[in-house]
Amino acid sequence: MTDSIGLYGSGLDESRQEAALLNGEVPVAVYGLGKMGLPLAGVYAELTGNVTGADVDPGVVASVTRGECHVDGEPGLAELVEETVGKGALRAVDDPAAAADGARLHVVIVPTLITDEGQADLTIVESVVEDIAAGLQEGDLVVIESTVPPRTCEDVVVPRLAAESGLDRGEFGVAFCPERTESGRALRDIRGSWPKVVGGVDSESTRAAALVYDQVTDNDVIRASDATTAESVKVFEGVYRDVNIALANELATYTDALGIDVREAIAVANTVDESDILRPGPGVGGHCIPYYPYFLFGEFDVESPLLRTAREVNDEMPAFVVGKLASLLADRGRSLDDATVLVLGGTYRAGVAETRASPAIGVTETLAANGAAVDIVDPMLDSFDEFDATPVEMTDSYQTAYDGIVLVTAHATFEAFDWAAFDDPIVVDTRAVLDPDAIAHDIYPIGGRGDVDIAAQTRSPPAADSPADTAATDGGED
Ligand SMILES: NC(=O)c1ccc[n+]([C@@H]2O[C@H](COP(=O)([O-])OP(=O)(O)OC[C@H]3O[C@@H](n4cnc5c(N)ncnc54)[C@H](O)[C@@H]3O)[C@@H](O)[C@H]2O)c1
Ligand SMILES: CC(=O)N[C@@H]1[C@@H](OP(=O)(O)OP(=O)(O)OC[C@H]2O[C@@H](n3ccc(=O)[nH]c3=O)[C@H](O)[C@@H]2O)O[C@H](CO)[C@@H](O)[C@@H]1O
Repeated sequence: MTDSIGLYGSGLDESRQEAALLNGEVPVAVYGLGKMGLPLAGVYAELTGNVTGADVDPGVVASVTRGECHVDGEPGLAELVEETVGKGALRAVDDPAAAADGARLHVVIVPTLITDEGQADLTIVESVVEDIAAGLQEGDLVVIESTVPPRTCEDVVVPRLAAESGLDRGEFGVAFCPERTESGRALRDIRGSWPKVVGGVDSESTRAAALVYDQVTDNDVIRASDATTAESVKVFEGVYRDVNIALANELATYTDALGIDVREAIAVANTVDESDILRPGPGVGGHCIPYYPYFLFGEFDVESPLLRTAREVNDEMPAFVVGKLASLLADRGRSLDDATVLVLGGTYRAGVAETRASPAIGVTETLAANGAAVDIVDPMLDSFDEFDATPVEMTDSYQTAYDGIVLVTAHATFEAFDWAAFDDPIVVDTRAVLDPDAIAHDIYPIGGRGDVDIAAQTRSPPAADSPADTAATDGGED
């Protein structure tokens, strides 16, 4: 094995550095082989032929070592993992420190969550940084792809690497290069759906990271002024989305008072470039969007009333949904405390088997707290421990007399749902996906149905990047 090459502070010319990256002379370690890490490790392995993936979950490591893909719903990923493991370009280990030993490019893509007190939880990132420090060599580059609060690279990563490795700042590089990737389209996004942002703790870190990502992405590479700016870019994308969804949700609560279809009004408002209002729903879940606001107002001494209020609006939506069902039941002389309710969908959005911060958790808890007997069905889930509800299968001969059915997550599999099997439930459709002409029950769509065909009423379809198109394609399926 020829001596490995470090990119940071390399005296080699850039074309030689690129060649070294592409021929495996820059061994790569990817820390975290989850929904984002496995696709990323696969792309790096395809590019460089020399990647060690590290994950603390032995099941994940065993699966990858067998050339198998434990991440569902990612087109092309199973084939990429099988191919790169099969040819020795990707291997997996369950000891991050072992992966760090010998690697010259370290890519961190482990979870960053929040504590119960509403602060960023960087314990996993810090643990990985310490593992990397044990194997850090002069000339190494450390890339953080995990979403972190601004200033993490400056105030946490660099000092810990220096302290634990014995190297001085300036002997190794650190850059933040955010994962702008959505579950369900990870390989496409990693390879270049959007420009890649890189920002280093010094100009040499930025240069080295830009050289790497110029090879990874087919899109542009935007060099931010520094790591903190790049960290802020990612968090700003997320908080923008949370505030925008909160606006859509608050507008949806005007539906009955105004007597209009709010989703229609939003779609038509979005025919001007200045408007790009997203879609109402039952709340905001996942381990990204609901958490990123805390990476600002939970970390810095700034009031941030807008971000806090947006969080409150979105977190209140499950209660709004249940309140709507309660009032519709009351119109029938019924009350929640003697009602049976079926919840359709437990994951935070359609097609993704993830329940973190899922609105369905709040919906089931609020229903149960009001005395309802709650069942839940989600074909993507095996475990329902986080829900205050009894899991049932779509194939079950359900009791057919549910008083209410709440559609929280619009999985494609629910298109086969046998609505005719049910006597006379009130249906609350939080995603406005149900067709009232095809289902003979009372349906209340949160925010209205959005029945407007803008394309049919415009002389030319909206410009490719207009909000109308963006809204239709933005952010995958809700
Ligand atoms: N999921 C998304 O849609 C998405 C999109 C963009 C960015 N992100 C960000 O990517 C990061 C990872 O998210 P994810 O969805 O891949 O998470 P995930 O939960 O799917 O996977 C995380 C993986 O990290 C492993 N892990 C935990 N501790 C570890 C350690 N000390 N060393 C090595 N591996 C460890 C876990 O075993 C797991 O396999 C997060 O910062 C998230 O904010 C996620
Ligand atoms: C900036 C951005 O685009 N970031 C995306 C986002 O992806 P995500 O997987 O977290 O999913 P979202 O689509 O953001 O949904 C979150 C929740 O909001 C609900 N929702 C959504 C749109 C809407 O109009 N109305 C809604 O109610 C939805 O049901 C769900 O509960 O974060 C990832 C990590 O940073 C990014 O990589 C990815 O690009």
